[in-house]
Amino acid sequence: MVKQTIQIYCRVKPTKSKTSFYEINHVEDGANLSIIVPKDATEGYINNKREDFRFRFRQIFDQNAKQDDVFAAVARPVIDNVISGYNGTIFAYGQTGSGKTFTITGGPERYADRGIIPRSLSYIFQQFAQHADQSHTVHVSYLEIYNENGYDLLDPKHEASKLEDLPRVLLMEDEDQNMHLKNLSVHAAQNEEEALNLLFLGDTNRMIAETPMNQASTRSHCIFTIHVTSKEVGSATVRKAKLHLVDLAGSERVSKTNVNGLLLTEAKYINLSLHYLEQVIVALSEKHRSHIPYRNSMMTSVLRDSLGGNCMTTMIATCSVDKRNIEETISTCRFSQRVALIKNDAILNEELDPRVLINQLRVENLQLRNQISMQNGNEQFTESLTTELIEKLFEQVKVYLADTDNEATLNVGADMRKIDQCYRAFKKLHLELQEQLKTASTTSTKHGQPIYITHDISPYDSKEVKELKEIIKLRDNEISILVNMLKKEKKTEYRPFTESTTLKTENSFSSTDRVGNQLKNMSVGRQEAFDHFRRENPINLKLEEHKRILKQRFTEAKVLGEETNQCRNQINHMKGQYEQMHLRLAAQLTQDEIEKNQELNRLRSTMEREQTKYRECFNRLKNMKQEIEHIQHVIEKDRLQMLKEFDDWWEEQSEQAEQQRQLLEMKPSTTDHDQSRKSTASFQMDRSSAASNNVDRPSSQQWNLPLTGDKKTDDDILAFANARQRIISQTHKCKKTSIE
Ligand SMILES: Nc1ncnc2c1ncn2[C@@H]1O[C@H](COP(=O)(O)OP(=O)(O)OP(=O)(O)O)[C@@H](O)[C@H]1O
Repeated sequence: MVKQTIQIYCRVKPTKSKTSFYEINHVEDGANLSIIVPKDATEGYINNKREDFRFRFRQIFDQNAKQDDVFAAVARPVIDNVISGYNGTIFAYGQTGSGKTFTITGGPERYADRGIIPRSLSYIFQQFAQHADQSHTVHVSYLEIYNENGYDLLDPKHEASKLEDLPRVLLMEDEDQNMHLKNLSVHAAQNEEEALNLLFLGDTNRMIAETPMNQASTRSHCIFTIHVTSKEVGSATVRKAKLHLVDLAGSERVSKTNVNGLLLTEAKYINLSLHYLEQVIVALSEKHRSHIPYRNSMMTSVLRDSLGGNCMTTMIATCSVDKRNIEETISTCRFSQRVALIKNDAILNEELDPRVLINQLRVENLQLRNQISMQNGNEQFTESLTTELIEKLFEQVKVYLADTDNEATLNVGADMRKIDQCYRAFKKLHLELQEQLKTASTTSTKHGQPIYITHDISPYDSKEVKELKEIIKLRDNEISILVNMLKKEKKTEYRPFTESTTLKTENSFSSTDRVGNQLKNMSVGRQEAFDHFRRENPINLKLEEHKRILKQRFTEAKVLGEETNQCRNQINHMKGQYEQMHLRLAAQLTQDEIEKNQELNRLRSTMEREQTKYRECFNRLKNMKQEIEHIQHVIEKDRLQMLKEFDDWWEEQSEQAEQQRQLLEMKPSTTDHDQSRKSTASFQMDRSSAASNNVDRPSSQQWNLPLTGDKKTDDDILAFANARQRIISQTHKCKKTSIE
């Protein structure tokens, strides 16, 4: 068991102008944050006359700290422990706008601004790749808690347009008083890309479901959980741990927020759940308290283990240090000092995998039976081996040789005749391989060409060369994936807005369909309106800029891909030369002389240099792939956001058109009366407002709405919206001219 207090870190959000309200002093085991309260403020909202406050943190990240620095110092050690089997939690606490979401999830635009969640996913899969002797699994879930209700952000079946569309997650308690989350889906991620797609799905649902009343990140708590299992190959022990990455709602007090109505209800809920969090923390920091009020809120129930339980927990206090936020910053720091007193008892979460255990026992049993049979001479080997059985044994040997697992076994029992057949099979295969090499060598000499045995491992290769060949084989696979990806992307790169621009695999979750489907289902009128709306919308500018960057990255990736391919071809060519030279020398020299042969060593060094270059190119290409995917996610988010804004605007237009229609039905215009009663009505802009805005009413400012049905078609609304838009822009123009 590892006893550890909750580690507290502080991050100061960049301010626009220079501020002198705080100071950071680094000390031996951490850093002190001194907050200097301006004199006038001490008289006002702060109830005492103190002018400076000092708080100790394990580390303080000042305004210029990069996301990478925060990840390396805060998250990496936690993840290392999670991979080793200890639960971990990282949560951000601070007032609205102080940088919690920026720290946990990341900034919306730049790739470098990715936060702890995407970086953790990358890091976890990187670590897995380096431990090929272990098998791993990753599962993720994403929970949003809003007004004490839980919502599953990763439900792929639902296309959420508001929070209530998402599946509700319920908190259940079992007989042992353990809390369980019912309805929260948990998804397997085979690789980083799949995991990032899940994160993107959750973040998109979070954005789509947010309303002006529920500006998601401000008013709700979000918990992204990564479940990791690790197992050494052949071992029956599995290590299981989970990592909670928590973005809490803004911590400011209700009295300061000036809200009322629904917002006040929300604020009370948020404050209540943060208040309960504080109660739990106070109770935990007091030594002799036996009852800890976890059950008071959903959030404290979910985070029960993270607070005083089986978990290594870390908190990041996010602070705004400009004058108007000083009071909240002090309150955040005070809260963190209490959190720092909480002690957790993290235990190694190890379990025996029953399937592996059963298999192991079975094998052991069989071996023991065979041993006993041999010793007792019980087994009667009277019949000779059939041809069928000999062929079967031969196949078994082939399967055994092809298995790259060092722990693989070849089990044919204790019958010496079978064992003998296996030896024969080994010999036969060895001779066949030698024959193949000889033929290859003769053919190549005849045609004066090098031998290309691209991936097979020659028996004459040194261990190092074999390893390098294995790496090349892996890289070849990866490159072909990347090349396919680029080809696929090239096809979609310049598609118009309505089509997909994603790289995602078929199985991945994609909101592209959401945008595509919505657009496809729109009427022509509505689509046209969307086109107008899009051109005027500021998000479109952002979107175009992101598309430009994407295009640029594709061009760079293409160049890099070509360079990588060239490197690979060069290595393959040299490999052929090396093998040929090695074969030639093997016929003339001893092993010792071969190893000292200068020409051969020179060729090997050149090959190694080329391999280093190849690895560098490949890694750059891999990073670029991640960046490209990130930009694509951002583009999709922009598109969804624009569509959402358009829907709201369209709704508004439709309501206004409806009101106008009703007004007209009550007071029909005297001109064109008969005609309009029959089929259409003319609307005219409010004269007084036109006059006051100094607008000449254009002839096109009249527009027609059919009165045939209660509900108007999208085309009618479009006509209304267009005309309204024209008048509004004319009004603006006139206003501008009159001011000038
Ligand atoms: N360290 C930082 N560097 C650059 N920009 C930052 C940083 N921290 C926050 N920001 C920016 O400040 C704004 C508010 O940050 P953010 O949304 O992360 O705050 P928050 O604490 O999560 O607020 P809320 O409680 O509303 O969710 C965002 O535009 C974000 O990009």
